[in-house]
Amino acid sequence: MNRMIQSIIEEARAVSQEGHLASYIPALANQPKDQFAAYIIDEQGEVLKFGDYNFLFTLQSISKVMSFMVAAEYLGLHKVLEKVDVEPTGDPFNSIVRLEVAERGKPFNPMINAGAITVASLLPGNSVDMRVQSVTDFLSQITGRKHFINQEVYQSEFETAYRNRAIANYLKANNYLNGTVEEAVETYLQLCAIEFSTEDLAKFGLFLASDGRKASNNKPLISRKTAHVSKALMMTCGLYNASGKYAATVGFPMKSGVSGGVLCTIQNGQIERLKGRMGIGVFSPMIDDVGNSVAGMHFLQSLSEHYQLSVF
Ligand SMILES: NC(=O)CC[C@H](N)C(=O)O
Repeated sequence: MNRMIQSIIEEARAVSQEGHLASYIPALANQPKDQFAAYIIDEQGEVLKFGDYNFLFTLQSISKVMSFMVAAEYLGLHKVLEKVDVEPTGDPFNSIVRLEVAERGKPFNPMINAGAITVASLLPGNSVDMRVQSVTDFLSQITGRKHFINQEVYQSEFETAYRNRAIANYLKANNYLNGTVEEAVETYLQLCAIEFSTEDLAKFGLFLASDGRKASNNKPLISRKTAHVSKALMMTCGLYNASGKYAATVGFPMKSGVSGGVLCTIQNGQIERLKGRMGIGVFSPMIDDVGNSVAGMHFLQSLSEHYQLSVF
């Protein structure tokens, strides 16, 4: 247990009570409020781990960057970018407003719900199950284990997904969805309910830091270009309408989800005995009004400051 990082965690845990659970998805209101876990891995396979790093939570919006990679590899990046842009919005993740005012209703980026629902409809396969499996299979290649859908969280969100259905209907009306509205919504919501641990997130972060190569055999699973675009999207749009603030205060690509997880990728740095490319996974379920983990972001800010991890 590293003393420096432990004290950063204690400080972060103390502020977590300022947040709240994402109870707009009823099942997420049952998450363990006090939980804090973090896992850091470097390219040599050295790790630092804190708390219950094997605890499983649902990816929620973190899945958006993963499904984007699968769609980009399957269809070609340029084809996906015909359907979704790479511009930050500064709006909440579930905002509808720009779908009507922006030209032709094209979603601004794949990290907001409109973009992610579009991407979900472009995944390989001709059924919801096949599309979801294309993403879970991809994830398994990186984490080395099987990933399942949390059915309770999925059902709970499915029954209350009024806004996401509204967004999907707008997208369909403007010809951005492949297949039916319901298929796109179901696929998107199942992807959000994939279970992951902080250890899995850290491995995924390292995979991105390695430009899409597997740590075990250095084999590329996605193109460098897709990896670069994904990291740029995380940096500019990964933390919803707080992305600019955290680019300034943390300064490396991150993607958060409303269940309280944060995926981080570090191109080059040193954290105690870990060095070079790194991946970090953090989980703490109390979130702020924007949708980011309060303790998780506090932890990452202090870690970045102390170990000078910002790319800027
Ligand atoms: N920001 C998030 O993590 C949101 C994901 C969630 N499934 C939703 O669509 O509302």
